[in-house]
Amino acid sequence: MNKLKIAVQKSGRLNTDSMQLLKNCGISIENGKDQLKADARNFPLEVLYLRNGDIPQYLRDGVVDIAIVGENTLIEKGSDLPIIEKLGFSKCKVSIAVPKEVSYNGISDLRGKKIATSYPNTVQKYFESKGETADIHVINGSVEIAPNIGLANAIVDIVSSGSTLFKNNLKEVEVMLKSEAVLTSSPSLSSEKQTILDKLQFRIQSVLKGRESKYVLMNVPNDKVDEIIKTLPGMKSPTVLPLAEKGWSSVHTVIAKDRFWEVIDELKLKGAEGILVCPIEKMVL
Ligand SMILES: Nc1ncnc2c1ncn2[C@@H]1O[C@H](COP(=O)(O)OP(=O)(O)OP(=O)(O)O)[C@@H](O)[C@H]1O
Ligand SMILES: O=P(O)(O)OC[C@H]1O[C@H](OP(=O)(O)OP(=O)(O)O)[C@H](O)[C@@H]1O
Ligand SMILES: [Mg+2]
Repeated sequence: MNKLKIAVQKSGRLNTDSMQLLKNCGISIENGKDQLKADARNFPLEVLYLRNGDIPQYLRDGVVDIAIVGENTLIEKGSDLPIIEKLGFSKCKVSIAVPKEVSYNGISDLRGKKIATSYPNTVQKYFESKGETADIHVINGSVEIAPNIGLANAIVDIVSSGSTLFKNNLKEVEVMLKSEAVLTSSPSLSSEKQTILDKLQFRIQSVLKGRESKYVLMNVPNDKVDEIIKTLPGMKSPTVLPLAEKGWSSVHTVIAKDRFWEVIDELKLKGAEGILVCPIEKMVL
């Protein structure tokens, strides 16, 4: 049977979470250390471990069918490739930074100034969209050191916690884009491979939806059940089961993570007790 070939970063920021996502999708991969290729045991998938920055070209060449890459890499090198699914990990920004002591009032301050970056296309497009041109100096790593060694006046690089900027005496002055890991694919897939991708995507969506929510169980006095149910934002109507102790019920529901604490506080106020919160492995809707 035809297998879908997926590119995953060989090592680096995306590798662990990408492999964990496949695992959570129930796909088990025979992983010999230092292997560049591995087959899935129970799904028609072959994993190729590649450099993140090389993946857009491999997709275009048809060497791989789909991939997990940083969205910023797609913007830089693969703007012709589709984002099939945003995956919610490796979140970061691509930002302009200048030395702390330099005043910055807008992008026009960088006119005639040198900008060091590993993302020349992204920088060029951004400057063009603002009616400016950029004097770009491409470097492939340790970009943040460039202003300190007199190589550039400003940089454009990835910012997450901001600690690399801080250590290099730089400040973020403009966020050019926000990025997270995404699932992308080659521009054309055979219908057989598309069918496998649809199956994989369905599993990924179930895992991601599960991560967004918690399963909550609580004990509620029977006379408070109606009021508690009104508070709950669950998928459908909550489950209500009688407890062995007379006059009490167990109420089960699903709560979105971002509304979680707000709802829990209200439930406690309204008389819920013994609240249990469980992770959801998958949510199939
Ligand atoms: N500090 C960070 N915090 C969160 N996400 C990040 C961070 N740095 C990078 N990323 C994301 O992870 C992706 C991979 O980054 P990483 O530094 O591991 O590899 P790379 O140098 O871009 O690629 P290659 O595999 O080609 O060496 C980036 O494209 C970005 O989307
Ligand atoms: O805002 P922060 O949390 O400090 O993260 C930003 C840093 O992380 C990335 O480098 P990485 O650690 O991946 O090293 P690399 O240069 O080897 O890619 C990126 O290139 C920045 O330098
Ligand atoms: Mg990096």
